[in-house]
Amino acid sequence: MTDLQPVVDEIYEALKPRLGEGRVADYIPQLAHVDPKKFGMAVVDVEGRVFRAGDSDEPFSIQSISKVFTLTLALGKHGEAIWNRVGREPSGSSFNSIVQLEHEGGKPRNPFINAGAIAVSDLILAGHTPREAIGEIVRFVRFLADDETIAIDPAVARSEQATGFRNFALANFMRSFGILTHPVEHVLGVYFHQCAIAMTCTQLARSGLFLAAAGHNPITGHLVVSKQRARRINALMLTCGHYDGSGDFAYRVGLPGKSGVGGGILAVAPGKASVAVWAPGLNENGNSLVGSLALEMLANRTGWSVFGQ
Ligand SMILES: NC(=O)CC[C@H](N)C(=O)O
Repeated sequence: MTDLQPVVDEIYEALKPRLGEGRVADYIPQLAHVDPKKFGMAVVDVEGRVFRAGDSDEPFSIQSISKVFTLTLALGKHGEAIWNRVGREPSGSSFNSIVQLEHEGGKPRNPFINAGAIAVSDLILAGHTPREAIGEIVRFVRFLADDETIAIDPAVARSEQATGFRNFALANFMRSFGILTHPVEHVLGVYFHQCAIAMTCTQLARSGLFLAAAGHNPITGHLVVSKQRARRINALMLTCGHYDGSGDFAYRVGLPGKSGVGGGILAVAPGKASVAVWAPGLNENGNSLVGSLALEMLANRTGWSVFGQ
């Protein structure tokens, strides 16, 4: 495969004048402290080569990107039965919306909106204490990235716990429908901690490599999921990974992707590479503004869009 370092360098140079655009998420107070001008990018190809630019080795809060890892874990534990508790359709609503739950039996539309990820946290909790479930998630992410240093930022977890009123509302609402089966405080304890995992772009790109390489990690040789499961997770990322901005992301970038309000995006080019970008300013849908531009430029330059060159 080609040397992508010149492409990554060029994207960073081109975007320098735009760093700081968008709005840093401040509804989680701890995230509001992040420098809005940060920018990192890491591409790991299926041969294990890494190309990076900017602050690619500075950890940031992965937030909703964790939903890819918890979905993978829940599928591993419960298989297709998870779809009794969460759907797999785009919501067309914001990431923290409650509206559809009332009409749809408390069942969230997909695992990548907050309600859906909270339902998935409940599934991971089955038979465990919250502490064990959180430990299992962190160990899984370390295994995917092949990096034992990955950890939770406790200040971010506390910040969410103290201010996550909307998530408490979603969880209580779902509990009333029987979609959650554990105490709401336990489920949200798991959810807030998974969102507070801190990772660098390089670690994140490595952890997504199994989705680009038909379910196995070509660096470690570990089989993570079957080919079919990798393909299906990619399909969900493409259709639901950017909330009510998923159509726009597919149009502009054309890759399965998952964003987080920390300003990170994990994108997958099947058969080619896993890519992570980080720029804290968000667009109106809560997706990284400059990060999306970086991926759009990368897709244009490489022809990696799943919809064709
Ligand atoms: N879109 C996101 O990244 C949201 C995750 C965040 N922890 C929340 O629950 O609000």
